[in-house]
Amino acid sequence: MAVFTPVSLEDVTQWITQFPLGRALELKGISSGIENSNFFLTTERGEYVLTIFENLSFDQLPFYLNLMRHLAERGILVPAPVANDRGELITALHGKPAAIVSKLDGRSQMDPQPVHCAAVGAMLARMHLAGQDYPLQQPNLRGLAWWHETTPKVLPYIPEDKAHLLKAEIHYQETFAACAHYRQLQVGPVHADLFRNNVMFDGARLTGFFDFYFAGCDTWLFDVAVTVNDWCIDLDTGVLDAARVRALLDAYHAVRPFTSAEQHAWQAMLRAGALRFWLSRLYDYYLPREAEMLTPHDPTHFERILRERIATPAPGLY
Ligand SMILES: Nc1ncnc2c1ncn2[C@@H]1O[C@H](COP(=O)(O)OP(=O)(O)O)[C@@H](O)[C@H]1O
Ligand SMILES: N[C@@H](CCOP(=O)(O)O)C(=O)O
Repeated sequence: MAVFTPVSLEDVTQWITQFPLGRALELKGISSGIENSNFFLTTERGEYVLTIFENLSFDQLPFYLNLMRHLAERGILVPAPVANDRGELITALHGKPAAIVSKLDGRSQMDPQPVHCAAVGAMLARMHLAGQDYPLQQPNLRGLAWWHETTPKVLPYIPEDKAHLLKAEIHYQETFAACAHYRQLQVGPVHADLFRNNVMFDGARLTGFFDFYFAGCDTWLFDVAVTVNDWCIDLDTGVLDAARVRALLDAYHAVRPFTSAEQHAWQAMLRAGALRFWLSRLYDYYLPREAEMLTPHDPTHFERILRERIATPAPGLY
């Protein structure tokens, strides 16, 4: 899987003349995507990734593509979008929105060690700082409002003990979002899905963050929690690995020091990060989109992480 919209080299030959990339030489479908149709595109100027967006519309895309451009211009390692001769980053191809971005070197590191976690922490902090003057606004579309809207949709499908946990956690998170510490947290553009499969490494060298299509404006700490909940855990149990947690948090803190409000909010935020993905996985599992072709991710993985974050005191942020 999954190229949903087939595209041939002939299809892009004329289309690409609007970009300053020279002639298209090679186009290869990428099988691992689950959301969009992605292709490695080689042109006379170099290697790129062509994405045809299957679900996001022309109206929704500018926030994400401009954010990537903003970050790339400030030295953050993310794919840089290529504008066409009218200055547009999003252009129709086969009637769907499409974009070309620079190709990152390397591959995903699915068995991260402290050295990888440190690189992720430092780049995440740099990314948060670089996003401070990003002018476009969009809330995290998978934030508290979405949790509220989605919980009643999944409740009828899940057994009583899970329903109880879900309702209790939503209530806890509402109270948390209204507290004084939460209101002091720094907010800005966040990636919001910085899992192992959305970062490239060449050996121990981080070569980039990608897949910004869940990005939005939210607390920086939420981004840290989502990242720690994936990079720094034992995948079988969800238990945090002390060495990887320390490496990621210390590297982040060295670039953008955590505040005392963030320290107070940390455990609740780790819970929020787990709840967000438990809920989206429950939703995708019980209410798959029409024509969904993929096996949904396992919701119990994040239920386990949530229970673990509730039960075990969080390691200090600094
Ligand atoms: N800018 C990029 N540079 C290098 N590889 C990329 C880039 N963007 C995507 N890829 C490759 O394409 C795959 C699918 O991309 P992804 O954004 O995860 O797709 P989807 O959103 O459809 O799930 C990634 O796992 C990665 O191998
Ligand atoms: N990371 C999320 C799902 C989003 O998928 P992605 O491949 O686009 O990152 C999860 O694991 O539930």
